[in-house]
Amino acid sequence: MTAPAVTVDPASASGDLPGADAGSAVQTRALTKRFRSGQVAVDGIDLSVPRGAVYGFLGPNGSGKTTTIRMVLGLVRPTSGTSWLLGSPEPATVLSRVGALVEGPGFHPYLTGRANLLRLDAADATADPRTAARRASEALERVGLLAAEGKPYRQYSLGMKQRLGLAAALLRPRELLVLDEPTNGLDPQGTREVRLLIRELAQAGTTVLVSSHLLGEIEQVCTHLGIMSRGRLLLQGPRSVLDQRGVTRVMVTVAPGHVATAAGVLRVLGLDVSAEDHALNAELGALEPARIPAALVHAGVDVVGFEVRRPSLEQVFVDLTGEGFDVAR
Ligand SMILES: Nc1ncnc2c1ncn2[C@@H]1O[C@H](COP(=O)(O)OP(=O)(O)OP(=O)(O)O)[C@@H](O)[C@H]1O
Repeated sequence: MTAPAVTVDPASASGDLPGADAGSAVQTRALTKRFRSGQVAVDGIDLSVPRGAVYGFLGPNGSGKTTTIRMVLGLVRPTSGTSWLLGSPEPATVLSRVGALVEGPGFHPYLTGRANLLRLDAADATADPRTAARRASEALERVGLLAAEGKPYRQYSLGMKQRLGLAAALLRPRELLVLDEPTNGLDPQGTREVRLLIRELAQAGTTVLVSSHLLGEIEQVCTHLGIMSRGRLLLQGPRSVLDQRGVTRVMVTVAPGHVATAAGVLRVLGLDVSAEDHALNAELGALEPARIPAALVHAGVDVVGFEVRRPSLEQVFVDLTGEGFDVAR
């Protein structure tokens, strides 16, 4: 079952967009890729990555994220539809302002990590060769690879290769970073470092488009989300859109003897409460959560615990698709 696409971004929801929206770092219009095998990997998607956003591009393995990213960067030709990168319909003209980590960057197996970076930088006509050594050192340090900079690439672990790919994307200041599954092959510590790096880069003004098939991993650093399933963009918009799509619950624990009073207070606030032992549980609805403890304390209830449980991304995905978050095909 495929749920209808839900788009909350007014720019991409508008019927006929004449060109690029100036506020978008990446934008696509009905972007579609049908492979020769007949497989429709990307099915008419309208992506909208606002400038300054950390856009989490999420979806199970095989949902079409990499193919979308490759089309946006001009590495794969779309079957139909249009895309704009930093406002340009010609990705090649703006690529020097974009750092990309996509599958299989062209690293040389017998060169060291550092030599590989310098080789890439030398091939970039817009990079200043006089500052190459310093920039390479800074990039290697940023991704935690300085200690292994002298090892040949073929001896790198998957995580080290991934870090070198990130370093290559960071060789120059970029307006936009496109990171396809940057945490692939990284251990939990490496994953945390990538999250931190994304946060730092975003704070410095870089727009980040980051894909992941692991929902929880990237979700926490994103300001915006786009959720893919079977080639379609099911949902996109600011992070807060999730809270509107699922059910938020409140859990209140009170001291013994206070349950009946607490339940009465919650009912007056309009909540449909269920109680078990000393815990009360209700759907939050449109109520401002802070009103709950305030009202309870005002009524003399001894509140032991108060928790707002927002819907998880996984739950929203399951609600939207009727499917689990695993490989679809
Ligand atoms: N060159 C190709 N020829 C035929 N089919 C392809 C090709 N590349 C990808 N596909 C198919 O297109 C679909 C989408 O693949 P894609 O790599 O874009 O997904 P993804 O969301 O990036 O997955 P992952 O998280 O595993 O990287 C998959 O079913 C895949 O098998």
